[in-house]
Amino acid sequence: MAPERKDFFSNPQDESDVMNAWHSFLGGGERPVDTLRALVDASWQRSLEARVDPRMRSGPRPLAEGELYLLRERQRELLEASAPVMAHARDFLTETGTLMALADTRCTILNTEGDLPAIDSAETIHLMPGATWSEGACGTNAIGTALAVGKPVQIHSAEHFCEGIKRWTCSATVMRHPLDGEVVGVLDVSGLSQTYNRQTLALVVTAASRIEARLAAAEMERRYRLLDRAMGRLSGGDGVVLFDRRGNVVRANEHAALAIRSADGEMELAQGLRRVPGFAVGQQGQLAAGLLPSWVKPEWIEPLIVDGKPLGTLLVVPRSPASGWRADAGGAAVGAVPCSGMAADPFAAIVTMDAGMNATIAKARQLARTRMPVLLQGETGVGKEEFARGIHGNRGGPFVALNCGGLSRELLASELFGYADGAFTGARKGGMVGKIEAADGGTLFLDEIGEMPLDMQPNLLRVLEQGEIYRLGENTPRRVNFRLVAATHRDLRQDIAAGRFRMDLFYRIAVTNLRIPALRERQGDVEVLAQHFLERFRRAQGQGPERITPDALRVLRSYPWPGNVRELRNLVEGLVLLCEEPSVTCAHLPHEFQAVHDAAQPGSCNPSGAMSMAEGEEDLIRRAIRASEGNLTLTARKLQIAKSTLYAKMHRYGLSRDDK
Ligand SMILES: Nc1ncnc2c1ncn2[C@@H]1O[C@H](COP(=O)(O)OP(=O)(O)OP(=O)(O)O)[C@@H](O)[C@H]1O
Repeated sequence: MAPERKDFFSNPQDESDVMNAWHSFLGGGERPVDTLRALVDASWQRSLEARVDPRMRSGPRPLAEGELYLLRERQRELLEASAPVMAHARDFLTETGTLMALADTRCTILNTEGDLPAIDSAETIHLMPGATWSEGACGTNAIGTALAVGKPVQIHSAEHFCEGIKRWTCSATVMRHPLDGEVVGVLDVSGLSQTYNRQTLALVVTAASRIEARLAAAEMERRYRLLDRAMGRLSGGDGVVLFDRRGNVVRANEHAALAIRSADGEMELAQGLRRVPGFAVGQQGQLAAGLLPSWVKPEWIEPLIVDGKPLGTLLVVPRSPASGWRADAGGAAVGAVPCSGMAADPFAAIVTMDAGMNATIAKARQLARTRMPVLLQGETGVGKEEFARGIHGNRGGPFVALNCGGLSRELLASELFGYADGAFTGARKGGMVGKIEAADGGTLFLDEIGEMPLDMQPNLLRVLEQGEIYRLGENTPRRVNFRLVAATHRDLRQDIAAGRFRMDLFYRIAVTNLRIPALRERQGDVEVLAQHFLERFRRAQGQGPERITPDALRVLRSYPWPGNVRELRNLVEGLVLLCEEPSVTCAHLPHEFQAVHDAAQPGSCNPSGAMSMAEGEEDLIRRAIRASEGNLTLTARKLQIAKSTLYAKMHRYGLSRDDK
């Protein structure tokens, strides 16, 4: 043990020997083994193998602001556990010429605190939040080397691999997870060479163990809540295994072993620490795709989320009603009645046969298992709300929708946040619960989020970050816990660039996003949806045509559908009411389809025989402007698209309100 311990510390008196050793090492010569620590020698070797350029003047460029924001979000637990330690560093490292840096398991710095001039100097070598100090990125350095060897190290001046860092002295250690000992991050104290102090390493190790202790306390609390939440499920008749967030088996009930065997599966159920790859959940509760054992069906997995935080997962292998344990290989037929305990498919309302849409639904299904905020992007009427409902799924709790467009700012604020009794003239007696509060325990769907006034956005951001809401006119916060699904037809990145949307809110709501294709981009969907709505409205009305002729379908397929599925649904609903014949023909279609019909006739100027989508759309908009006599609000309403979409399309086709 003794030589190893000695290896922790640098020896500043050997400085010039180490410098000579470095020159000799780079020149391919011998290194004086008696002055160069074995730990440093091995690290230089790794740096060389990783092709790190020894002439580098600094660490690599830090991450962009947005990426760092997301990284810090993912590392929230570590940041929370280290907050008091970092606050102490701010107070106690002042005027010491040193700073404390907290890094993740990739050695990317999440936070620095300490002496301000030291922080400034550190930035000149990119020792700052967002920069990665792994050995592979910038050679031997305390952060990277501590991670590589998994123990505390000091790296002083010439011991650094890169020339530009040799003015620095650094002490770092890894921090480990209290349950399974896995490394969770690195803590470092750095300063210019003259600040070297052998005790700095002790300071770092003590501070790191304080962080580990806080991680342990938080983990115990989570485990307690996990068991509390899952206890009822473990006592049922199904085979149930409870995993913590890291994929460790926490508990299995008495049916679990038999149930798993009946499903041709295998799992080591010894209680205690047994990690099963595939059951570790991400920061937002999602399971990593492709890692689950192949015998596990996705519908057997239940994420356990408490107060918006993923605590673990339940694997519930259900008991088949007839034959004991289910081991059915075929799966349920589409549309089959779900067996008890298994809810209906929350995405069943979305009718499609397009491959792109099906891929989007598959991604939405995965996201539905998590509590991650989702941003849905797509034109008006493509089905964003249907997706939001699917993502809300069967998890219970309310689904509350609010469209942020088309409301005055005052109305939007009171709808969203609610208000106190007597908050303003005309306020309802007793106050009003806002949509955010109403969504507590469930899902809040904010449609047209891009229309939210810029100065209201920080209020929403605060709710999302702190899980607290203040009703208008109240100064006592109320706790809320909901999942956010937001939707927009706009390009929010462009809105950020134009100063219309806040970047911090964007990163909060767009943790994951789904683009829902426009109807005209989907293969076969016009036909399938037209038939679907025809059936549905015929059944509801008890009358109406039974089919649509191939000619009429061809016209429908060629039409650009600016109002997407909603427009198609409205059209079919109208046809069911108005068409008295058994088949819908081209003659029954409204006049705006006429241009498409005429262009689709043989001999038209378009050699393909059909008007292109863009031509059809341009023509349609032009005619809608004409019919509205240049009133664009009316035009947008007629086309069933948002006014901003209308402007964008008019811009694309070079149309103006005078194009009548
Ligand atoms: N794939 C689909 N299958 C069946 N019905 C659909 C489908 N997509 C949309 N719909 C129906 O079309 C209508 C419009 O859909 P929805 O309200 O979800 O669109 P949206 O994208 O949220 O629109 P907006 O942005 O204008 O609010 C709804 O009646 C919805 O049920």
